[in-house]
This record gives sequence, C-alpha cells and structure tokens, in this order.
Amino acid sequence: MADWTDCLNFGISVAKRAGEQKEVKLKSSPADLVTETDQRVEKILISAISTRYPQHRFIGEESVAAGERLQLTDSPTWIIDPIDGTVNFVHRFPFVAISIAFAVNKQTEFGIVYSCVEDKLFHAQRGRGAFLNGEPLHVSGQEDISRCVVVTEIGAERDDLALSTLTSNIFRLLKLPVHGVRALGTAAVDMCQVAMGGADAYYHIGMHCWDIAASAIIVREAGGVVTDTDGGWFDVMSRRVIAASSSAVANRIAQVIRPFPCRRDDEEPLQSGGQLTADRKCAGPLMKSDDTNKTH
Ligand SMILES: O=P(O)(O)O[C@H]1[C@H](O)[C@@H](O)[C@H](O)[C@H](O)[C@@H]1O
Ligand SMILES: [Mg+2]
Ligand SMILES: [Mg+2]
Repeated sequence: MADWTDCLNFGISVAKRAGEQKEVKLKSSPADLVTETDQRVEKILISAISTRYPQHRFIGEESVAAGERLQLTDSPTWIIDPIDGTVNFVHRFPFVAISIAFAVNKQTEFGIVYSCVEDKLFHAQRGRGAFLNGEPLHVSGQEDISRCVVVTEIGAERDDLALSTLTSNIFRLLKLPVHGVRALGTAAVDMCQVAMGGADAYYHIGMHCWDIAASAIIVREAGGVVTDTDGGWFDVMSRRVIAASSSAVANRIAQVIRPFPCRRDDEEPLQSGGQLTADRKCAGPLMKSDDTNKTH
C-alpha cells in the first residue's frame, strides 16, 4: 500500500497556514467579500500543493464555480473547500473550516478539516485512525436513535420541494424522537462533531464532494459509519450522506428521511442558453417510488 503520509503532513501545514489568513478586503457587498476570500484561500492552497506535487490534480469549489470541469479520475486528487461555512464567515458565526481530502484511484486516502476559529485540526488517514489536534478521536458509539443528537444542514436550496423535504425530514426525526437536531452551518465541522462524539449522526442531501470528502474519512477512522442516505454504499460524488456513530443509527435515519433529487457532482453541468453553466443544483425526478414506504 502506498504511503501518502508526506502529502498528509504537507496538507496539514498548508491548511494551517491558509487558516491564518486574516486579511479581509472590503468590497461592496458581503457576497463579493466572501467570494474574494474563498478564492484567495483556494489559490493559496492549490499553488502551494501543486508546487510540491506538480503531477497531482485538484477539485476545488471555487475553481469549479469558475467553470473548471469536475472530474474525479484515478490520479492523485486533492478535493478542496477553501471555506466551508461561507455564510458563517460573513456573519462571524464561529464555525468556519478549510476542508481538504486526498483521493487516489477514487479512494480517499486522508482528510483534513481545519476549524479555523476554534483552532481545531481534525485529520484521518485510511487505516490509521482519526485525530483532533493530535489526540485520537472516537465516535460516541450510540446505537439508540432516541438518544441521539442529529446534525444536518439547511443548505442553499430555497425551492418548495427542497424546503418541504428538508423540514419534513427534521419533523420526522424530532417525532421519533431524537434528543435534538442541530445545524452549525458547515458540513465539514458537523461531521467532525460526529467523529468526536459531540453528535451521534449527520445527514444531508445536496452537499458537494468538497464539503464532505475529508470529514467522511475522519468519521470512518473514528469508528463511525458513512453511508448513502438510502443506507447503501457511500459515493462521494452523489451528494447524499449519512455519517453516524453506529450502523443501527445510520440505518434508522435512512429509514426515516425522504430522498431529495440531486444532480451528481460528476454530472455534466446544465446547459443554459447554449452555454455550459456551473449550476449543479438539485434537479431531476421527484421522489423514488419506494418513498411511500418510508417511516413517518
Ligand atoms: O459554500 P460552503 O463551502 O460554505 O458550504 C456550505 C454550503 O454552502 C451550505 O449550503 C451548507 O448549509 C453548509 O454550510 C456547507 O458546508
Ligand atoms: Mg462547503
Ligand atoms: Mg466553500
């Protein structure tokens, strides 16, 4: 088995360096401001990594937003979210992370999530455990859904189907009941909460590979379970994820939540007026036919 520890250590050092970026350039609107910061951090990361590893490929949230093709090949690939929690960043809500995963042959070899405001560095390497600031991490191991804190995200979709599915899924979980439902505003940190036992599960439909790839391996290496939202095999490009403290909890959540149609990350972007757009919004067929069997 190839040893990617050198890449991991380099990734950790660039993530910490990029997380020190305090300079905020004022622009006309919060959206402009944050876009500039996101782009700047992504450039810092990609330029440092590609100088050291010129053969490696990248999937970066901001590069994809700028029109770059999103394609996961067998080549060593860094999957980067330069700022996970952009809305938090604008509002100074204190959960903002840099998320970096590294995949070879489409398998994640390591993940790094640096929660910058908290100064918490989560990392995991395949088969070698998960760590928070160097200390080993473990999921809660909770198996009883009625004793769980479940994390999800509100996401950016605002159409009726997205909102009604999202709210009814939260409704179903609360009625089970679970102990609580939380949303921190960054999928990467949400999932790391599962890895450290602060929460017992996370689920969402609609996140992108850069939001969840790093934290998925961190949860697994902390002893947790990562599945598709139907309880099946997790595909990092599918935008569907459950991360849980145990298979029992993952399966229960899969039974309860209703699916939400989403374009895969590796699907060609939608055509708009004859031109390719970077739009990867949820779209497609409505509920699958077996949805009626889901627990209410
Ligand atoms: O765009 P960034 O990288 O900030 O990612 C976030 C999504 O934008 C949110 O919709 C979502 O709710 C999460 O906060 C997610 O992590
Ligand atoms: Mg993100
Ligand atoms: Mg981002």
